[in-house]
Amino acid sequence: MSILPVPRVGIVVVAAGSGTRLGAGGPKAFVGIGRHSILRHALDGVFAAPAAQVVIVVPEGRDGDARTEALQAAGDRADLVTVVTGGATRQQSVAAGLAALWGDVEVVLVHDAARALTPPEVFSRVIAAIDAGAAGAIPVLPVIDTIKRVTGDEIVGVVDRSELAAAQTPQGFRRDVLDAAYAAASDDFTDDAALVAEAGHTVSAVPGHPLSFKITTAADLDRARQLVGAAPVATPVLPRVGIGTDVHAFGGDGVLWLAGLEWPGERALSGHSDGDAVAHAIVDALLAAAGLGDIGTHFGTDQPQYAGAHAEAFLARTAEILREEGWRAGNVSVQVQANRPRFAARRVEAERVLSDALGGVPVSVSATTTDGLGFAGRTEGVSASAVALVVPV
Ligand SMILES: Nc1ccn([C@@H]2O[C@H](COP(=O)(O)OP(=O)(O)OP(=O)(O)O)[C@@H](O)[C@H]2O)c(=O)n1
Ligand SMILES: C[C@](O)(CO)[C@H](O)COP(=O)(O)O
Repeated sequence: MSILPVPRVGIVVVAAGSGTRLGAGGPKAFVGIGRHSILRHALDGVFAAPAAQVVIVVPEGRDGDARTEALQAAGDRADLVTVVTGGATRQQSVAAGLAALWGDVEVVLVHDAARALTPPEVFSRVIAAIDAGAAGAIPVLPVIDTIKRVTGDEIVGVVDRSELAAAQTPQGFRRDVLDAAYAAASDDFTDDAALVAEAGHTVSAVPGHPLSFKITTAADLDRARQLVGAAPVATPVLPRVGIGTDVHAFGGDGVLWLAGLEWPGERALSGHSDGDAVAHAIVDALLAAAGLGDIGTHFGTDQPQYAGAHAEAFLARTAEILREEGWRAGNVSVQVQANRPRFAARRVEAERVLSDALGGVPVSVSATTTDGLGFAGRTEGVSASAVALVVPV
């Protein structure tokens, strides 16, 4: 009796979608179903499969979050995890995942994180079909509703549903077949089987599962939450904190601007903008909390509008970026380390100006000297550190 070698399976989990139809105010994969995110539920199913590598494709800036989720799901198989950034379409995200697969992976399963409750048996069915010789295999469910052809508001025909099936994931393929299909693809398709069929291969159907439904709308999310025994609550993800630090040297032109205030008679700080280390530390803390990069990501020195700009411009735009990405700031605490200026008399004024610039977010300002130590102690410059809390909206 000959024993066939087991092919090495790589699973690409696409989780980089924005979830527009869900409308949860942030990337869908990080929305909660009970105590865990959609991504974490999906990964629990993925790690129940015999994977040699798991590539997780996530929105830009969410690599750290995804890695945390993956390491919890992976247990002692953490070395299998690769996290990469996705693209504007599902197809581009899959391509990014394929590019990160190790050379020895022979069979690839592409799975939507949005199909978070897919049972392990579906992965087994797809892998078994490839093992049995199929170039590709996807899980499908029969279409149970009567399907009509409609033009405008008029029913113009009936579609024979016996020849229809609803496609699910994971969709599995021989690696050489999928790589070649992606390399040749010119159109954008909503699933991988369509690319592989376009490349001339036959794709097999295996039975799908009702629990593999895709979480697309709010009703799908409620259903998923009921299935895992979680109440359908509206606060799915935890608040997050971030930290930011900035340093500027004295020696700029004109008068000092710090903590959003003008300080007549004090030496100016140098910098592309006004050198306001307090405002910049707050920007970094807020962006870090929301996982949206840092000040350099959004306010590069190549942007002329920020040359000489004051705190208000930076903070107002940061609040706007947070809103656009589904976050709002809870509060900010910032500490200045400097010999000069002396903050005591203007601390409350600084808090009000910074808070107003952020649209009313509470800002606490404290200040300290460094007992003559370091650059701040030698009055060569100013350092500021901030922490911020953001909450999903
Ligand atoms: N640019 C994209 C778009 C989608 N996906 C992933 O592909 C799967 C199926 O996409 P779907 O849930 O239909 O798309 P979303 O873009 O997340 O949602 P919507 O179309 O409502 O914006 C999801 O796991 C999603 O994260 C992806 O990785 N990259
Ligand atoms: C692969 C897929 O899940 C097939 O059902 C696909 O992502 C569906 O995306 P759609 O845009 O919601 O059809």
